[in-house]
Amino acid sequence: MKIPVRAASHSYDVTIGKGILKEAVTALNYLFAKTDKIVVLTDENVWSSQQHYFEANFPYEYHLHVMPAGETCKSFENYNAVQTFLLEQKCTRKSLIIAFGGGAVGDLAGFVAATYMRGIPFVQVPTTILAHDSAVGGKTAINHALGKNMIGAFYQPDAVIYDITFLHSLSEKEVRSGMAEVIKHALISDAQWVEELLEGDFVTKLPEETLVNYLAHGIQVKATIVEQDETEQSVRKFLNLGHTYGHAIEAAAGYGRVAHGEAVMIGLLYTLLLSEQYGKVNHQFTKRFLHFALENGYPFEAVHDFTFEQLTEYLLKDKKADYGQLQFVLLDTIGHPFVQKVELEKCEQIDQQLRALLAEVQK
Ligand SMILES: NC(=O)c1ccc[n+]([C@@H]2O[C@H](COP(=O)([O-])OP(=O)(O)OC[C@H]3O[C@@H](n4cnc5c(N)ncnc54)[C@H](O)[C@@H]3O)[C@@H](O)[C@H]2O)c1
Ligand SMILES: O=C(O)C(=O)C[C@@H](O)[C@H](O)[C@H](O)COP(=O)(O)O
Ligand SMILES: [Zn+2]
Repeated sequence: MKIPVRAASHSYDVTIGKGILKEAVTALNYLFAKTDKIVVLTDENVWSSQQHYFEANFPYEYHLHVMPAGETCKSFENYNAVQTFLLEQKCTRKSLIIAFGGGAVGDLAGFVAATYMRGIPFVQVPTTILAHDSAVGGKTAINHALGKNMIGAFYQPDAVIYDITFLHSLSEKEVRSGMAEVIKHALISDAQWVEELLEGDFVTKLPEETLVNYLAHGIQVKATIVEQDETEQSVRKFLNLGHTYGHAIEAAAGYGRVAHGEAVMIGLLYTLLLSEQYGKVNHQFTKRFLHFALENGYPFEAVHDFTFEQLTEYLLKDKKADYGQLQFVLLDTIGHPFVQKVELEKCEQIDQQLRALLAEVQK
């Protein structure tokens, strides 16, 4: 299946399916034919679990660079190491990067591609559930000790090849993490889809066909939004639902300790509590959502590792903040997001409510 992404700066297709790598790469021969070198950027875990399948199905010669696994690869040090590798391999403006991995590899590789010689082509070959989100839409970045994704660029890939075969070696934790972004895509777009998710199988036990449908649905939701607003001036902010509080948890924990999607799930609960006050979301729904999340093993205990004061430092660095005023994406009703300015006092009140609700359901 192909899902077109017609972003203002660049159009491309997401090809999604099982066992499609070879065919999809071959179909991109117009792109590969004009490159002088292909560099595959991946991480240790991806390469150790998927090297065999990749080698058997990637029909071109390439230079391989294996990076430290996970969020560590989104560091300044690793960014520098990868740029050094490209220079040592004598890559030129005609060279092409393949981002082979999860969102961490994709964000890093995209930022490298955006900045090497002021921009070279790159293709996303995502290997996680979460990457149905990260591989699409052109947000690329590395982290800074003071905040998540602080250094980056909007830079679209030339293609996304999403071969579901890669998902089979994911741990339950990573499946759970990735499903948080699927749930986010449902919450901002489609109340009926949310019902289906809440009433359905455990997120780690979804039948493959259902999972692929959900991933394609999520990509379609994201593509539609990115087509209207590539650089997050307006509706793209909706894709950030749950991320203001989620990123604060993720950054405060130290990158990689709480998985991105796990932190987003905590942020989604926080968002629902705020949406009760500014929108029409009812508390019964919020409680139902929390029960669903706890049954599915999302680690809400991470909240207790931090005080609100510790999180504040990161909340205030959220990229949506406007002249120091925090802006949250909230839901009016399920499926209907809007952006709302929220005072810090209110944020603290909701933080206390979240802790009280966790204490209530966990006692
Ligand atoms: N650019 C965007 O729009 C966007 C959207 C969402 C998230 N993100 C970013 O994406 C990152 C999270 O992405 P992620 O959850 O994919 O994390 P990740 O890339 O860190 O992957 C998670 C873990 O799974 C391993 N892994 C990846 N694929 C595997 C496979 N097929 N089999 C076995 N292990 C595998 C990785 O090595 C890592 O240890 C965060 O940095 C987040 O900020 C970006
Ligand atoms: O594509 C977007 O826009 C998103 O916000 C998607 C998010 O899931 C993703 O985590 C993104 O990297 C967050 O961006 P940031 O600007 O808040 O760092
Ligand atoms: Zn995210």
